[in-house]
Amino acid sequence: MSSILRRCTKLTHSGILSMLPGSNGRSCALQYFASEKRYSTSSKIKVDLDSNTGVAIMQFQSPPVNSLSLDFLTEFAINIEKLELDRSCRGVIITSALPKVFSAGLDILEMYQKSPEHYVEFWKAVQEAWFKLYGSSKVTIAAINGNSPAGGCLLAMCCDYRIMAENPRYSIGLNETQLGIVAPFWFKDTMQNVVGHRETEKGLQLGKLYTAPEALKVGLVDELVPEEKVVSSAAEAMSKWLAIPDHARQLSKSMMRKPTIDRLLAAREADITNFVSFTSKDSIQKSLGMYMEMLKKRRS
Ligand SMILES: CC/C=C\C/C=C\C/C=C\C=C\CC(=O)SCCNC(=O)CCNC(=O)[C@H](O)C(C)(C)COP(=O)(O)OP(=O)(O)OC[C@H]1O[C@@H](n2cnc3c(N)ncnc32)[C@H](O)[C@@H]1OP(=O)(O)O
Repeated sequence: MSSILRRCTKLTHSGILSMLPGSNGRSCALQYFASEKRYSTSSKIKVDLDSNTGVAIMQFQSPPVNSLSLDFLTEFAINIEKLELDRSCRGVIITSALPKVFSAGLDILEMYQKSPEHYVEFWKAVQEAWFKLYGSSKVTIAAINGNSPAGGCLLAMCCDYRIMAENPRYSIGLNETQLGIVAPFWFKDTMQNVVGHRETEKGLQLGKLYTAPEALKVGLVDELVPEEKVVSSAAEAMSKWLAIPDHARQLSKSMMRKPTIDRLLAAREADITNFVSFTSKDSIQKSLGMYMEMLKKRRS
């Protein structure tokens, strides 16, 4: 990994990168990884695995805002599973290829005016993505290079370490109550495991979207760095995590996360039933419809 950084630094200093269109530290890291094995190319997510370092970089590339649709979540879970089974992969960096947004969270259209059967399928995909990422034995680092509300924040919180662009206009948090919906207990558990009980209680009730500096202050993210350095800083952090013997780190991770995972495993079906009946309520559909309208108005 340090070879990646040395190479990035060399290129930046030599000015070669500045000759590339749209070049910056972020693209340096991406270009380096891109020169390695293209692991998978699906329409919404790109994964490159560096066979020398064992580090995969997963880039979300689903315009306009990387919302977590059924297709996106399915691709995501497949990719994480594939990397999990690959013994040559030791770590995964998750980031966005789109400007200004890491992920807008769950795709609201998947929860709006659809059939109960669709809600079941969608919620299973949300659960599956969480099981795969939260339960991953690899080192996972979120390189948060844009806004990351709700489900986007959940994905980031599932990772072992979070680095966010220090842009104060970017925010992150579980803002579900602002949409008139309630984050399920395992979203809450995941947040509580990151920032503790009190901050989760405030954050969840208020549907708080933390600015990048606020997120650092409460421990929702671990580091803020200039936007162009988010991915190279993630690579740097990764090298520290990979210096620990895998078996010891993996057992420690599993020891910390198993109770949270077991809790959803035990309530998987009930959680789906809850989601379907909650989402199908007229009042919830009305709230979601109004929220989508608000998003559109804000745009115009
Ligand atoms: C008792 C309990 C039992 C069970 C549990 C039950 C229920 C729990 C249920 C659900 C949990 C949900 C968690 C979620 O993730 S909900 C999603 C929350 N997401 C948001 O609130 C983000 C909304 N989006 C934004 O704030 C912004 O789009 C942005 C900051 C991410 C990006 O801003 P931009 O200015 O760059 O882009 P926009 O112009 O706003 O958007 C472009 C385009 O994209 C559409 N869009 C945005 N976000 C979403 C989304 N999450 N899903 C679908 N579509 C989205 C937006 O409307 C624009 O569309 P148009 O181009 O206008 O058509």
